[in-house]
Amino acid sequence: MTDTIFALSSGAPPAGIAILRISGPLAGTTLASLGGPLPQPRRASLRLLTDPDDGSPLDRALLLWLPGPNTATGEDLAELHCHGGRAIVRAVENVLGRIAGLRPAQAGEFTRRAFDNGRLDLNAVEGLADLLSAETEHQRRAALAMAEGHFSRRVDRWRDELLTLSAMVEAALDFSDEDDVPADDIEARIGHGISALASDVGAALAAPSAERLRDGVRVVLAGPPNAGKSTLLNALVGRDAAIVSDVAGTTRDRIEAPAAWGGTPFLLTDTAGLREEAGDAIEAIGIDRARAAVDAADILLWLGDPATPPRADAILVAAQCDRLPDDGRHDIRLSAVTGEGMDRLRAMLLERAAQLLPGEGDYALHMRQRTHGETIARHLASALSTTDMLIVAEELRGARGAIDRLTGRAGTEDMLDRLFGGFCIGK
Ligand SMILES: Nc1nc2c(c(=O)[nH]1)N(C=O)[C@@H](CNc1ccc(C(=O)N[C@@H](CCC(=O)O)C(=O)O)cc1)CN2
Ligand SMILES: Nc1nc2c(ncn2[C@@H]2O[C@H](COP(=O)(O)OP(=O)(O)OP(=O)(O)O)[C@@H](O)[C@H]2O)c(=O)[nH]1
Repeated sequence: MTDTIFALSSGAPPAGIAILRISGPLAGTTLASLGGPLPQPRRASLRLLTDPDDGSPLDRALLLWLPGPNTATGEDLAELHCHGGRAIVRAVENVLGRIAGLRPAQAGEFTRRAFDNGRLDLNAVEGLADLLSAETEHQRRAALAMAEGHFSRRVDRWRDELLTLSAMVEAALDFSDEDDVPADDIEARIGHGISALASDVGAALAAPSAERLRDGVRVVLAGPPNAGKSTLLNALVGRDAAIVSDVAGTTRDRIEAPAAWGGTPFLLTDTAGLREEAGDAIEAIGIDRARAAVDAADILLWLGDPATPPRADAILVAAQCDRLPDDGRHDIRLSAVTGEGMDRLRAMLLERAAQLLPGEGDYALHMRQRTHGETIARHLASALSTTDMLIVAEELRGARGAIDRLTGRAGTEDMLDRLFGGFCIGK
């Protein structure tokens, strides 16, 4: 029989309330042995919890009885909403640990059970992990879309469609044995089906990158020494992340500072001032790194000569406008010292970032998902490039294999262990 597991699922005590969850076949009998007759399913009930060994009171708590399989884990589930004191949590955990067949849950084990019971696929589990670590509104919304199964349902449709197409290919292969039955018609329908599927896979793969959403949109500040890059970075993040001085060549390495405004995560990078003649070997390395950062930027703020930005898509910034003249060849003029133009710059950055990040209700894709998605797309493209139905059948099987790895239907055990082990205990 499956173990029944329990854990504190709310935050570390002391807290206002502590929620202990119990999942597995013994959840109901356990709940009854501490809190008396089972409450009606899904109805909160206030009870005195007692130690089943000696009847001594533990706490007055709100109980929930959630019989499976329609629960978060897919198993019978019970919840004890206790007062969140340390001694209470410890006493209740001790009582639960003494009950035969019960044991403390491992990290992520409730979610693992939800996955094993088909309540969540791997994509939804990843969404849940991102939801728990979300720090900005943007991250929260995209993670919720993934956790709610918006992507999972789309992938399930792909799998259904593939199964239908595979059956049609089998039929076409059977027809071709009988010379008098033309297989052209069914082959044309298979071709249409595969190309419709391929275009939906392609559209899904256009989703923004989850890594960018997690790490922030990379904004790089570049330009010659003393242009005011460090001052601007500090003003954007609201703290002294980079050293400011009037010595040219002060910033020698990249300085990265995370920031968020408008609910959007950014990773700002200050770079060494670009000049042909570096003062010394260290500055020269800094300049090489600055060039690499410029290439890797999602958004480049160029504080140098507007005639020669290192990238055509750079935002041309006229910095220090309180003391330097502006010839009107820039996209924006600002002063990090007086604050002039700073709101406009933030708005410009938000506007550019919006094109790189998922919109309202959209999900983002991790590298893992993208890789499997590209494999699916490759198999479909190969299937479309041939009229040999035996090869088409083989490619459709390949696409199905990639879908099963994408959803976690097929996968390596250690990958799952890593994923679930990354959750908290109690999740
Ligand atoms: N107290 C408490 N709050 C919590 C959770 C929990 O387990 N306990 N959750 C833990 O993750 C999250 C909610 N997640 C859930 C995920 C699935 C189901 C579920 O499968 N429900 C059934 C029945 C729904 C109903 O009563 O109408 C279903 O959808 O079939 C429930 C909660 C966040 N808040
Ligand atoms: N008045 C005024 N002074 C500024 C402004 N921005 C920067 N400065 C000054 O200009 C000098 C150089 O500024 P930094 O921010 O260190 O310039 P940087 O581009 O990071 O320079 P390097 O690290 O050498 O590449 C400092 O003395 C700043 O105080 C501004 O908007 N207005």
